[in-house]
Amino acid sequence: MQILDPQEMNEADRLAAAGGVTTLQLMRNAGAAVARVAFERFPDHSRIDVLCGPGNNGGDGFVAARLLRQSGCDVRVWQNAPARPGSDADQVAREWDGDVGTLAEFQPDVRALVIDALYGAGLSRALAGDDLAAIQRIRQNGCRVLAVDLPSGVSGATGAVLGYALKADCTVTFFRKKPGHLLYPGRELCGALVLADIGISDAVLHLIKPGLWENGPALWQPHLPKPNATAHKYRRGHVAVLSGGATSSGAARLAAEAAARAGAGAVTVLSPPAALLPNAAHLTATMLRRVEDAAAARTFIGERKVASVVCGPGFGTGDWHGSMVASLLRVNETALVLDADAITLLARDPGLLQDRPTEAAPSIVLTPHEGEFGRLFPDLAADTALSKVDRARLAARRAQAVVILKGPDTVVAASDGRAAINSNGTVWLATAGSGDVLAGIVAALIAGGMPPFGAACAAVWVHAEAGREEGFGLTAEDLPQAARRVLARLISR
Ligand SMILES: NC(=O)C1=CN([C@@H]2O[C@H](COP(=O)(O)OP(=O)(O)OC[C@H]3O[C@@H](n4cnc5c(N)ncnc54)[C@H](OP(=O)(O)O)[C@@H]3O)[C@@H](O)[C@H]2O)[C@H](O)CC1
Ligand SMILES: [K+]
Repeated sequence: MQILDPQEMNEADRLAAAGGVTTLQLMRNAGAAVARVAFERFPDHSRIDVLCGPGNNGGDGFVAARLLRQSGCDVRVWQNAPARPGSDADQVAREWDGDVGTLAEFQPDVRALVIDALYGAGLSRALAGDDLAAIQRIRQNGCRVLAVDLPSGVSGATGAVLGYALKADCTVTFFRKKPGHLLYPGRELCGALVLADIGISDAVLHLIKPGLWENGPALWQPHLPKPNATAHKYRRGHVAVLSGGATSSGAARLAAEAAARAGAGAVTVLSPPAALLPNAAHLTATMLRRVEDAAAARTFIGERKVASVVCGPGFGTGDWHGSMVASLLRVNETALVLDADAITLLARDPGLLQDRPTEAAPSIVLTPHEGEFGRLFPDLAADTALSKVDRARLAARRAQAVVILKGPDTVVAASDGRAAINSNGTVWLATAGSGDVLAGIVAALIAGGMPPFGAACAAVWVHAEAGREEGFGLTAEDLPQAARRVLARLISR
């Protein structure tokens, strides 16, 4: 499903209004959705404190307050500043027939539900004064909180906290999710997220053309590689994985195993002479090839029609490894998945990425975690105004690559601006070797014919789903088989 940034959401409102649904009606629908969720999710709370800000977020709060009172709840409204005269929020505030206390007077009661309608998409600076004090009182008191659109203090555009923010049990948002609902820390502060229909037609999306999605099968499932009955193993894609030295060859084997389990027809580990023995001792279905230097690797890749190469897991960062990466960047028609040590090598010599001949260059997928990203793109990492999506997009454009910026809220970005935020991650994936498996899955899906952005999105989702299914105590060795099961289900659907 598409995700809208605050500007695109404003555009959706404007287009809806042009189509005949007034902004006042949208506000009434939004407030009604909040009241409905309060009833459904917090049935034991007959006392409700609604905190209203000066903008439309506060307007939604006034609508909800009136409906909840009409339904028999004991509702009190607290306001920090009046709505602008003549605005929609002013109109619905006038329809509220109860008292309005000042936010400074508000004392949270742990038995009451707090509806947070202070600030939503229009938050423009850090909370201060009475707002900050009220939010601190609520957090100390431990009341249940239902947030309207966003917990106050969370940026809808980036998920960042501007100074201090409320932590909600549940957040109701409207029409489409915003980046701040899926990017940390906002994601955690939202609690359970409810998406409400407020009467905006999906047709407006054809005009807005948002380039950001929540990652999920709808985005790429039709493009998953599905071999036909006569497919030769090389047609199903040949993946090569470069091994590191004798004592660090396990990471390459994990990536190779993952590529095989993710459907690659053939997988070859390309091993420096020193690591041949440990690789030979462990590999069975995966082929093994000795490569002394970059020229040997390139010859093999060309002759054996390798469709994608994984380089980086446990690879090494010496001169030999640097010349291998430099050489791979000049191989045509073979996609490269560059992870771990390969990213360190690129960071050491940024010219490698920038100077490559674009017309003949291979498709590249970079898979940095935040630390590696900071080494490769230090200026983007240091710019605190950028969201994780912005950083991944800018990096993808600069590198002319697909960037998988890993973390609990992994972002995948393409050089043309398309991006997806992953939301099915699990804490159990933060384990040694997990990234090696991801790199192998990406390579297998590209080798099977998926375009790199779709392959990267699919691999990230499948990898996370595999992690969820394995759960507690998983090790990276468990992930390839679990990923195979996830992919098998998706392909047979
Ligand atoms: N289609 C929809 O999704 C709809 C959403 N609705 C709701 O509208 C809000 C967005 O409303 P908006 O009026 O744009 O913004 P807010 O209500 O969030 O806040 C704007 C006002 O708050 C002031 N502000 C911002 N930050 C602070 C702060 N830290 N301290 C004090 N005051 C602050 C801001 O002042 P400025 O000086 O920055 O102008 C504004 O006065 C959305 O979240 C939904 O809840 C519609 O109801 C229906 C359609
Ligand atoms: K809010």
